[in-house]
Amino acid sequence: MILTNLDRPTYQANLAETGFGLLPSILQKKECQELADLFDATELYRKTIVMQQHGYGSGEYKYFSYPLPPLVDQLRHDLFTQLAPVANDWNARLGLPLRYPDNLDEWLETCHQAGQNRPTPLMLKYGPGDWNALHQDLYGELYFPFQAVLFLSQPGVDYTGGEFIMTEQRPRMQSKATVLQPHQGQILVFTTRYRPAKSARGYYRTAMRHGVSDVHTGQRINLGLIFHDAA
Ligand SMILES: O=C(O)CCC(=O)C(=O)O
Ligand SMILES: [Fe+2]
Repeated sequence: MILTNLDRPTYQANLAETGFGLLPSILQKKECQELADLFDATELYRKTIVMQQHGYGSGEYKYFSYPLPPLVDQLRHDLFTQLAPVANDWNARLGLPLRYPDNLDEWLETCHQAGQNRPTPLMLKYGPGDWNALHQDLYGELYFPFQAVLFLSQPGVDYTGGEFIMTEQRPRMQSKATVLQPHQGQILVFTTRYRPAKSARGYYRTAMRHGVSDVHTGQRINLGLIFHDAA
């Protein structure tokens, strides 16, 4: 397992309070480079999306086919095992009945039986002027409440601009935005859909969206890990 040293209580508290958690750098520069180089290995992908053609922003992303490259598959499994207990805690607080197994294969089997059987891990590439509109990555009825992004390029060196943005839509109030610029090798875990916010009467859900601001110069490549498959 790659992710053995995570301080679970700390990131669990961060996740619940903010809807996201930035993990320490886990990947070396060389591993980031190797993963970024996968972008051009066309045989690895089932689908390419040119974002401007769909109104999603500007840039390109590609969904991997199964079998996933070994490192991508391992990271997806390890992160899922770490996050499943946190997901179950959230669902309990929010009064949602669904519970997740701590083994990704078991959860994917549930997705596949519900007709969500296409892989969702993806590589994204942005050049100057590219950006990603605020969105949620939902691909059917079943979803896992967290997803992750691996930052494969170094801000300030490989690119400028291109900050990661999250918004939290507070019920009956204006939205809050958070801007992050993680460095190369970091993994950002964030909520796919809602975060449990505390009120005097218990927990309620606030919807969160994520996106990327304009890249000014250079090239920004990221790996997105989504744990539910797509219909
Ligand atoms: O490029 C990014 O940092 C955002 C990627 C994204 O939207 C995703 O992985 O779901
Ligand atoms: Fe996304």
